[in-house]
Amino acid sequence: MGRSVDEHVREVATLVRAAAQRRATDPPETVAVSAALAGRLATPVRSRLDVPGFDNSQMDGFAVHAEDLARAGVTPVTLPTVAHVVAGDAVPPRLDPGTAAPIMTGAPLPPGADAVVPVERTRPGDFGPVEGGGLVEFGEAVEPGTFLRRAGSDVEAGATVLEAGAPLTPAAIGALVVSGVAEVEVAPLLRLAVVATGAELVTGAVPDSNSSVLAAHAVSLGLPVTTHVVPDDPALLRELLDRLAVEHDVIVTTGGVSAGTREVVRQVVEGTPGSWFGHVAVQPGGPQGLGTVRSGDHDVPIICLPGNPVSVLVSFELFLRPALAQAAGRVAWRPSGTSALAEPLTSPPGRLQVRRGRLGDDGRVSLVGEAGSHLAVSYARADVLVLVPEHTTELDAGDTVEWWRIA
Ligand SMILES: Nc1nc2c(c(=O)[nH]1)N[C@H]1C(S)=C(S)[C@@H](COP(=O)(O)OP(=O)(O)OC[C@H]3O[C@@H](n4cnc5c(N)ncnc54)[C@H](O)[C@@H]3O)O[C@H]1N2
Ligand code: MOO
Repeated sequence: MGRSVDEHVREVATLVRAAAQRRATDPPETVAVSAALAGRLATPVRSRLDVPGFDNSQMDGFAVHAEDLARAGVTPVTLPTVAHVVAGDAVPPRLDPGTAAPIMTGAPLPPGADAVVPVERTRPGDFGPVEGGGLVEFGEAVEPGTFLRRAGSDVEAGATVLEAGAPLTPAAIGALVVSGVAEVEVAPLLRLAVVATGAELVTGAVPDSNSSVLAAHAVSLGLPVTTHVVPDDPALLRELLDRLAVEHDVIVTTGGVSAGTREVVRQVVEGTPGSWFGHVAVQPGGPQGLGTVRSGDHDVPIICLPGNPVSVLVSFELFLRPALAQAAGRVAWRPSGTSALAEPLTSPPGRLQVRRGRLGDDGRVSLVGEAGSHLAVSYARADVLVLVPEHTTELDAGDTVEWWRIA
């Protein structure tokens, strides 16, 4: 039974989303902010501090009473300077009306001052003596509040920094640190198991590169992952799946799904509740399967990828990355674009063909390696996947193709 790429994307996403929702009902984990590098917040976080913590300057310039400069646009106003204030200083003494405080970006605003004028808008255009006692001329009026960063203008103490469900991005880590938060409650992460199947992996005739590829992808999304290898033995695979389902939320298998005599994944997973095995309209990565394994009160999804190394890489990009990235609180899409092809190509009818390519300095995309789904080394030399639409069978040099960046 055949299926479109979009339909399989949706089916995988539905299974992974359900697994993520179920996992999110497990008790949250308290982790140090510095270690909260993936996933989502389980509970809202409130700021312990005003951010910024004090009124400060947005520019290197002069803190003033705006009122003193009210007529500066008509007649330039000259004010005596007081001592410089730099970032890291304690809050300086009150600024007397009729004086200006040389102040650096991030330095605490002297009480009483209500605006900062950048140094380049003053004359002579420098700060004068560090201890004060200089003169500075202003040629324009200034609105109160100009170039000030008020205490609490980013977030006030006690206010919500991030809501439950917010992804733990690098920016989120920064926001938590600046808000004085040391630990957060994180929703438990989706736990992946990767199961590579095939006698050739167990004997060592073929190195198990698929497990390493999928584990590396999981790690790069911040998701915990374990890897396992089984020979083409249905009883062993069944027993392994039962065991893995206890402490994993999604199981991904590779190999054993096509039409041979030893399709161990198909034998074991086909017929489980919700299972589907068939061809998706894509090359490579055509043979795909889905199924479930029961664990206690719920079903753990099994996503069955074909064994060929390039098929695994492409299947991950098409079907797994979007769903797993969403669960991990990471950006789900790859940068993409369109470019002219540097060379002609042919493509099978009725299937999205995914070729490997490189974007040249001239903006054109050239192909890397042939279409074969065993060409894992040439995949690693590519920096884009080239997507040839389902109904396109030939393209010429200069024709436009869509690409997704993979490196
Ligand atoms: N008669 C048909 N034969 C095949 C079809 C078909 O439709 N009819 N589809 C072909 C396509 S397309 C693919 S893709 C593969 C999928 O096969 P399997 O998922 O059953 O994968 P295996 O046969 O187990 O392995 C295929 C290939 O990949 C190597 N492999 C497997 N696991 C790993 C691993 N963990 N690391 C590295 N390499 C691995 C394995 O040694 C084989 O060379 O079926 C085609 N055949
Ligand atoms: O569709 Mo298979 O995944 O070409 O190699």
